[in-house]
Amino acid sequence: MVFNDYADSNHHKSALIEMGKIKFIAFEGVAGAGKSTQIENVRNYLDSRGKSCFVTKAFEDDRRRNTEAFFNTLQYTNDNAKTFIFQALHCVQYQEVIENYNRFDYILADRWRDTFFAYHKFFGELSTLEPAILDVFDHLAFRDLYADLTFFFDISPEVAQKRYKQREDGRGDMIKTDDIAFFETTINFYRNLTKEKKWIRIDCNGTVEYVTAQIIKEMERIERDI
Ligand SMILES: Nc1ncnc2c1ncn2[C@@H]1O[C@H](COP(=O)(O)OP(=O)(O)OP(=O)(O)O)[C@@H](O)[C@H]1O
Ligand SMILES: Cc1cn([C@H]2C[C@H](O)[C@@H](COP(=O)(O)O)O2)c(=O)[nH]c1=O
Repeated sequence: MVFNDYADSNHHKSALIEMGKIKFIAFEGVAGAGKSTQIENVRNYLDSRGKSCFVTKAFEDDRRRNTEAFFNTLQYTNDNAKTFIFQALHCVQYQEVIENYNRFDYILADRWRDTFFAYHKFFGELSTLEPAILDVFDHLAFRDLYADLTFFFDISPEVAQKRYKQREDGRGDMIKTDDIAFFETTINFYRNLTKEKKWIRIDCNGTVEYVTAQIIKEMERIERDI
């Protein structure tokens, strides 16, 4: 059986993979790695095969704009305030996935529960506290819902930083773009997690088409295998 190779198997054995089907795919990786771009391409690919997709995004589009605006109106903020707000966004993500789970063939998540650890295990006040506190936050938001399959978008810190800087689309981004250490730390966290959880690594340094081809090849291979 192959299900342990793809699900977040340290915690969870995906019931769907046991039944021979992938339904819930998460896309994780540092800011600028290309997750949004690729999710759109995967959605088009599935659409062309007559499969419906529900896309859930932790922190994009209106949610991103409104969250940024909200931060700006607060006048005062600190790391914990930001954490609560991001986990509120993740609670919403959980809720919308639950509600749409049976209505679509696939759920595509632009970030899922490990994003919380990527951002809060090494940065901010939570990183200095008892690690179990992070688990509590994680479970409050995501309960027991794990992806069947997670793609890790691996990229060199310099390329991610360059793409992130280039995007300059007025999103009011919160990362200091001259801070290469942020990109390095986050990418290394994901690289270690990928080995531990046997996620699928995608090399995202190349062109959009090259990255899409890898993802589709892996999806087809895994669906053939299970
Ligand atoms: N393979 C690629 N080659 C060159 N540029 C790319 C590639 N993939 C994405 N980009 C560009 O890099 C920028 C970041 O891509 P995208 O928004 O998809 O990343 P992301 O991982 O979703 O980022 P974030 O987590 O910050 O939302 C965009 O301007 C996008 O057009
Ligand atoms: C989802 C999420 C985001 N953040 C913070 C960390 C960075 O400052 C930005 C980057 O978000 P992006 O989607 O990668 O561009 O948002 C956070 O602190 N916690 C989160 O869960």
